[in-house]
Amino acid sequence: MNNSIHIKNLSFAYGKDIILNDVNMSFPEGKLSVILGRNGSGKSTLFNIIAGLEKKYNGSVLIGETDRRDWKVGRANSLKLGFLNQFHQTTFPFSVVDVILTGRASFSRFSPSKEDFEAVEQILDRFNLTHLKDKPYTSLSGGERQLVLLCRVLVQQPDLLLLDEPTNHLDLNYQIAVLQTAKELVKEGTTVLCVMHDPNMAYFFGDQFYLMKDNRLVDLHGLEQEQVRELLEQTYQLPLISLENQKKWMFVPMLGADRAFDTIAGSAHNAETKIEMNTP
Ligand SMILES: Nc1ncnc2c1ncn2[C@@H]1O[C@H](COP(=O)(O)OP(=O)(O)OP(=O)(O)O)[C@@H](O)[C@H]1O
Repeated sequence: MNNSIHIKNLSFAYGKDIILNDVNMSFPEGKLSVILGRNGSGKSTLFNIIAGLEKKYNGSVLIGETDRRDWKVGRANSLKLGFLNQFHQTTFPFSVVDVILTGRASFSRFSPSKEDFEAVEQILDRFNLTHLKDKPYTSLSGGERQLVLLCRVLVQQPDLLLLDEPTNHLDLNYQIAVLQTAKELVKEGTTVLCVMHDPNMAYFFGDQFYLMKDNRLVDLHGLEQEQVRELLEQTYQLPLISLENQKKWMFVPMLGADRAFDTIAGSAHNAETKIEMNTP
């Protein structure tokens, strides 16, 4: 089954607040597509719509050729969608193993088998988290919780994976481990959509890049690095310097810029000059 995503004339509002305004975009199958954008720009709303959690939208979302609204969850041959969203609250102290096992519910129909337990052990081992397995989820640190939730999504073996800020709370080692895992899944054929805040991590690991801006999604594919830098500067209201790291694009804030906003307003973008000026 085709697991590309096609968004057509998608609009969504909370009351009078327009969040998404006639968004048209396709996310290719078997790629890691990264969505950047300011806080509150509508990225999670878009994910909630794709995941089927938000239904009051205009326009259509197609997964493969099937409209999201016609998609029946739980059919034996249906596509599996994994969604790591930003907020997960629980007050009940389930053990880590039990939290991850809930990700296998569609396999086990709530009666976990030996394979389900093995899958949980494997994913814990993959992230060196076995020592946490019997701990109550509520006693974990923020980063440990994030990793457990990620394990819970990955253990579903999704065909389509939505990751909303998967590196939240994670140290650098785990940020890389999580994004490398996403890349490995892509190699195995999973379609991954990932909201990220760090453009450098995005360009290091992503295949396709999009920017949520002015209630629309901008496809950054085909733009030159300097065009992307300008768009990011406008979006984040920060002067940036374009660099390369191992042939991947980087965008670094121009620090020492008490004149940060002046620099953008005056559109003076000679990075070399600015670096010299800021060197003691
Ligand atoms: N349930 C809700 N009711 C009303 N407004 C909401 C609701 N959920 C989100 N919003 C608003 O919709 C806008 C988009 O929110 P959304 O969570 O999609 O942004 P985001 O791009 O994911 O932000 P962030 O990067 O901070 O996670 C925000 O202004 C937010 O305040």
